[in-house]
Amino acid sequence: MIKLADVSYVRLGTRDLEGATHFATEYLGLDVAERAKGSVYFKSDAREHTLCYFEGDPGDQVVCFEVEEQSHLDEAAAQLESLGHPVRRGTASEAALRKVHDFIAFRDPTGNPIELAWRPAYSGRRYHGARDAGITGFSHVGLCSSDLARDEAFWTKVTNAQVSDRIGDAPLLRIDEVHHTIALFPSAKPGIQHINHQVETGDDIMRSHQFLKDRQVRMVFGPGRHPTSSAKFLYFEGPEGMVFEYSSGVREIADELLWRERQFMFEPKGFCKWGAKPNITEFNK
Ligand SMILES: CC(C)c1ccc(C(=O)O)c(O)c1O
Ligand SMILES: [Fe+2]
Repeated sequence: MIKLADVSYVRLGTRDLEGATHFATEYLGLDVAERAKGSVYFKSDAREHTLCYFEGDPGDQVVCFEVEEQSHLDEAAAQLESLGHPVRRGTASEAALRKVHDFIAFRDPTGNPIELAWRPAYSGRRYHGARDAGITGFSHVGLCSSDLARDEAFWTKVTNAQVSDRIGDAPLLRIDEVHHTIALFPSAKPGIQHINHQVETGDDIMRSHQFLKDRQVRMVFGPGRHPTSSAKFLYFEGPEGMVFEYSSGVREIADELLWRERQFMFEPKGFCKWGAKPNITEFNK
């Protein structure tokens, strides 16, 4: 079993690195950690980076999870290969680009590019967003799934992920006490469905709603409150259609033994208890 310790970073290709950088700093509220040739790294918490935009195809979207031991990479590679998922070991220069000591890359059953990294760098410099969005850190990803049952089985049997709740057949998966770190979302094609940053308070959500609306950023869902994690939320569209979520007050599952996964309906009331209706492509099919 592959033990995922945390979600580490996402890497997103972009045709407009300057535009993406402007959005990430001035709108989303991230902090530039480093500008390199053809890529820009962003901080959202104590880590050296949690997002990297690189010049390339916007369809290139990678999620990385941290593992605790280097040996876990070898064990994970052997297990994944035995299950028919080809694994590539990152080269030293690729690891340096990702600011990690070592990593492997593979695809989940839907075809989402996933990396597992050992020793991602933490920063000596404190995160402070260019815009005060109240961000406390990068927290979870929504991953597209072309077969929810198959992908739930992959994440829960091959890794330590566990189902916290389900909306329809879409599971919210935890790897630690946080309600979810991976949200599977039905979709015909692979990709990151959304990128979540936690913010300090509900006021931060409402302030950002006003701020982003004033600047004609497309609102996708919310402000609202998830019945599942109990978090207040706002989803909006970033560069090349990527959806970003702010949420505040995500539930923690302190006592695993007392928690039973719950079933919510795959309709607006399963996603928001305030009555907000999503404007998310996958809902409108
Ligand atoms: C819209 C999606 C997949 C979703 C549903 C529920 C929560 C939550 O309980 O916090 C999310 O964060 C989501 O992104
Ligand atoms: Fe989310």
